[in-house]
Amino acid sequence: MQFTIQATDPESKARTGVLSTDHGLIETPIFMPVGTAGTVKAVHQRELVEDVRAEIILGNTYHLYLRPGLSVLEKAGGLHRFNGWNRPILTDSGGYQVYSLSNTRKIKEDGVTFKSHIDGSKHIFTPEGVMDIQRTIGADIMMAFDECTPYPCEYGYARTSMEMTHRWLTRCIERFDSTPAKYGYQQTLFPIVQGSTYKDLRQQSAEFVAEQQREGNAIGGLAVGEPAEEMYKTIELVNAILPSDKPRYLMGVGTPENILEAIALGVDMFDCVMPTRNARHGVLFTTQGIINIKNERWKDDFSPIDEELGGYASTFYSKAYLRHLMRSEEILGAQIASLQNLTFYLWLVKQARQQIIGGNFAKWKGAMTKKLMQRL
Ligand SMILES: Nc1nc2c(CCc3ccccc3)c3nc[nH]c3cc2c(=O)[nH]1
Repeated sequence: MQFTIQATDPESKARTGVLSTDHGLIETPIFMPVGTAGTVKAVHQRELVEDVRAEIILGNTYHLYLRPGLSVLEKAGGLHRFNGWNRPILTDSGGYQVYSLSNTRKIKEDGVTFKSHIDGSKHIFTPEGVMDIQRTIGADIMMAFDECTPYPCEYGYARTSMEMTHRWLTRCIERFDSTPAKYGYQQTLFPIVQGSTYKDLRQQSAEFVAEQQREGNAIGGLAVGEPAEEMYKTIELVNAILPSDKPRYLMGVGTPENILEAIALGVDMFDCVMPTRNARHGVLFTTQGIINIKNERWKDDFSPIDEELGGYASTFYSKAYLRHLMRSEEILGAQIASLQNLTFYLWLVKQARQQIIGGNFAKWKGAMTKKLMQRL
């Protein structure tokens, strides 16, 4: 996997680049729609490609391992063949999902035991095991097995957890480097920086991760409820240590404001459940600001959802109609709202790329953030 930087912003750490994988090219900065059970909720593949203009999507090791399970995925020839997405896929290693979904997890040196949130069956995720699972899913980019510490987190716990994450990373690398890709195309492994919000731990973790010299690096342990200022300080600190010629992936972030700020700090890749989760509650991100479509004020507003955004759903359907669908709890409402928010997030990072190339990203960021975050 190759990463080529194309343009850098003179007044910030922002940069544009191209990530080339065996399933095609990804232009960065990029937003990656999150799928769970092998689909981005309520969105067709054609819509992801043609309307959202998604270049890479995220799969979910925890979910896919439990359902449909590895034998189905293996017989299908991997997730790309199973869900028909023939562009790049990134999968998380499952540790975070166990932490956020299964309340019966136990963390030991060997790995994490948990009960399935679906049928209560017992399982264990180990560094070696989740490498084999991601090999079977066939993700182009696989994530190392880590522990994402909660916020706030005691210094002592953050340190012992980080040290275990580093031992798990070593085990992931050994397993990854000694097992072949299963479906004929290359896969790559990204390590993950932890250390909660402690300066010294974050420096240690960033140095340990940088030493592994992998093809890309991720910043974990954020977007777990910490204040935005803590997030930005941590990103700045870590990005000063991670190699600048490799892509930096900030896991789980965030609002449009968070994303523009993180791009200015040198982040290249983002994922967040916010666009699809907010959509299902009627909260829309638009080029004019944030709309709660269930609000009375849209009752007889027959203007398009987001004229300026372009894309099918945003221009074909009116605000009044989408409000009606959401209030009637029609599935079509969730589909249109998800399409709106995902198309917006891809539009936002595309605008950022153009501004970086134009050399005025830093100036543009401030005004754009103010406009996009206003509540209409
Ligand atoms: N492995 C890992 N994942 C995280 C995610 C899920 C991102 C994800 C990737 C791929 C698919 C779904 C979700 C986080 N989401 C918010 N904060 C997060 C932190 C971490 C983290 O520290 N480690």
